[in-house]
Amino acid sequence: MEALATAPAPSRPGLPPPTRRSHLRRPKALATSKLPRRVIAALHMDGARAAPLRCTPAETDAVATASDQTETAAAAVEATEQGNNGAPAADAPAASIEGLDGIKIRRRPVTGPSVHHVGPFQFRLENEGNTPRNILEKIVWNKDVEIWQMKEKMPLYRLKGPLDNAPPARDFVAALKASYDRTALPALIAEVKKASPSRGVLRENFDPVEIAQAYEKNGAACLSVLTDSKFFQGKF
Ligand SMILES: O=C(O)c1ccccc1NCC(=O)[C@H](O)[C@H](O)COP(=O)(O)O
Repeated sequence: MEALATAPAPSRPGLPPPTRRSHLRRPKALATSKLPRRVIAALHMDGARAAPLRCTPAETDAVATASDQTETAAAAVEATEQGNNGAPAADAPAASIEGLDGIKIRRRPVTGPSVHHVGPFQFRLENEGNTPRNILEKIVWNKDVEIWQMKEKMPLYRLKGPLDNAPPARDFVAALKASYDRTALPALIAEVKKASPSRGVLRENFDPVEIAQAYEKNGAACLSVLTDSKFFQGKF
């Protein structure tokens, strides 16, 4: 996500500790029940409570990283979708994170096919641990594989040089605060999204720059730009 207008960004070490009395809080008169859930989330963005759906380092480490396993995992995601035949998955440690709405997203490494067949009649048994239970798991598992593949192509140490020369990151929270200070209204995070899994293509002639500029012109404080290609038809 990207901040549109920002105050000068304080460097990380100088950032004040998160407080429970952020001035992003809505004025009392605003009924949050009338606001969309995502706008409410932005209003409450004060430190730890704003934690999005992220895994802990331990959970990330539970995911196999060897390059040959990347291939297996990529194939397994496909197999999961296609209900492929195959051997049972290796039993790897499972972890999960709780989504904002209480939906469990298991950070289960995808190491094998989603089904296998047993006995003389070849009964089809689902490898439960290798089958995404909901669309969020499917997205997260697929993203894990994509990230392994991207890291293989471009290891993090090779990004260091270009990152050192990149313009400084813009301060997302400062942009929200500045908007609130300016307008006394909830700051808006506007979403640039071509498609979604539930709604399909939202905009055929999708021009993200044009859309972003229209959002800015009409008062959005920040942008959320969907870059995932598989599920949201985005790109960098
Ligand atoms: O819309 C869907 O079908 C959908 C399915 C699965 C996960 C999310 C879905 N929609 C929500 C969005 O598209 C969010 O707006 C998107 O994840 C961006 O979120 P954020 O990074 O917090 O801006």
